[in-house]
Amino acid sequence: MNDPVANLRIVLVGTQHPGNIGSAARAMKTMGLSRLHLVAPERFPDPEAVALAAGADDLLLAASVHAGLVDALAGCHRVVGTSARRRSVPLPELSPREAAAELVRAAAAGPVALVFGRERTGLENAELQRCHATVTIPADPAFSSLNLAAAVQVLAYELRLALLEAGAVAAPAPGPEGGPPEPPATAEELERYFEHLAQALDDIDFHKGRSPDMVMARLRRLYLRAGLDRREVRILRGILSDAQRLARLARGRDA
Ligand SMILES: C[S@@+](CC[C@H](N)C(=O)[O-])C[C@H]1O[C@@H](n2cnc3c(N)ncnc32)[C@H](O)[C@@H]1O
Repeated sequence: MNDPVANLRIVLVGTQHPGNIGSAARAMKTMGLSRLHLVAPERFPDPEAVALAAGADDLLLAASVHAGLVDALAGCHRVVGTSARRRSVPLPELSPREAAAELVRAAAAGPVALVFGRERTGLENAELQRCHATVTIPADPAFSSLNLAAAVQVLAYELRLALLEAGAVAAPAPGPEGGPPEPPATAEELERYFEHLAQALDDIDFHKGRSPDMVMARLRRLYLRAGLDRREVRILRGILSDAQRLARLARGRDA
């Protein structure tokens, strides 16, 4: 199966707190990952896992539970182990970004795994020796051990970025402000805007007998600095038209 997302396994080894399994499932789901593998969890299934999954319980239901790491890695042709500290096992050490890029690349060809260790003791050396490389999140060296689910979140995010970069998942749809950029306003459009602005300031009696030239020069400089696009000019002209209409109404009432 060559769906890179389906080929990405998150493997949690010997997890002690079921809440961490739930939080890890939630972390995975927010990043579009779904394949959770559990190796000898101390308590699973467990209501605490469901509670902390907060809606990602479908991942818990679908999770594969294995007696040993070898079973969880069956079929995987690339395995990266995570560690909060440098280990004596001589393996290539990757940054989170490198590890994610490598796993996503390899996932195009078949199953791959990112392996997380126990809360108290991490992965054993024998388990790390089943990995092609290790990855350490470059946290503060004085306090480098993240909570297990937090580490899953950070690395799942890196996997998400790598999947987006590879075009393996769709980029988020543009929001209401998205879409193609509006072209910049032309010099003619800006001139018509400045004429409209001068007229509107007159209509609302902004100048009160003073010379409008200085104010207009400053306002020109302000608007030119903003680099307005066409839509912004249309909005500003709409505001001016409304101000002029209200000024006319007010004059009508006063007359
Ligand atoms: C609380 S940590 C285990 C700490 C353990 N004392 C150790 O030194 O490995 C639990 C798991 O979270 C992951 N983890 C925590 N901090 C990490 C970091 N800075 N980089 C990579 N993984 C980390 C690893 O999978 C680790 O086995």
